[in-house]
Amino acid sequence: MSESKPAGKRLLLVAACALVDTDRRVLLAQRPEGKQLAGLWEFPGGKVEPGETPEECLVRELHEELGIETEIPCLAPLTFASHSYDDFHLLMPLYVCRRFRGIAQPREGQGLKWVRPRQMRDYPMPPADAPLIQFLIDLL
Ligand SMILES: Nc1nc2c([nH]c(=O)n2[C@H]2C[C@H](O)[C@@H](COP(=O)(O)OP(=O)(O)OP(=O)(O)O)O2)c(=O)[nH]1
Repeated sequence: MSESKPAGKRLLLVAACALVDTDRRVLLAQRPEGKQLAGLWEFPGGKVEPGETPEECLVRELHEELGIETEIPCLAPLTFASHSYDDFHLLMPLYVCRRFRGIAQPREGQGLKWVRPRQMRDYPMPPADAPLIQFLIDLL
């Protein structure tokens, strides 16, 4: 048998976090205008940079995007998204974080909203995120 190379899409690793407050609400951030999927509500997070673990990525992104401070042991894996977009395949682990310091600020001009999991379906989210909502409803 000859070796064949899959002609598929590139795999993009993005780490995402459900920040949970004392009222069991989850923070959603609205993707800014001009970006892909603009206007949709998403979990804070971003692309895992070379040499970085998903957990390190989230500690960095929560600080940069929101001014929230947390530590790796405060990030608990919940589930993941695996979704094909037109030009890449997204693999996105979703962590839950209940222990953090600071008040979330829209440091990148994004909209922010604390939302109860049962209300999350009222906020249009990227297609990759839809299957994740039920995990948060079950958890919280
Ligand atoms: N952070 C986050 N990204 C998500 C979610 N759902 C989803 O499909 N994505 C996608 C959107 C983007 O294609 C990718 C995240 O990339 P990103 O936020 O780091 O980068 P970006 O597209 O804003 O572009 P840039 O910062 O590199 O300019 O993952 C989600 O819930 N949270």
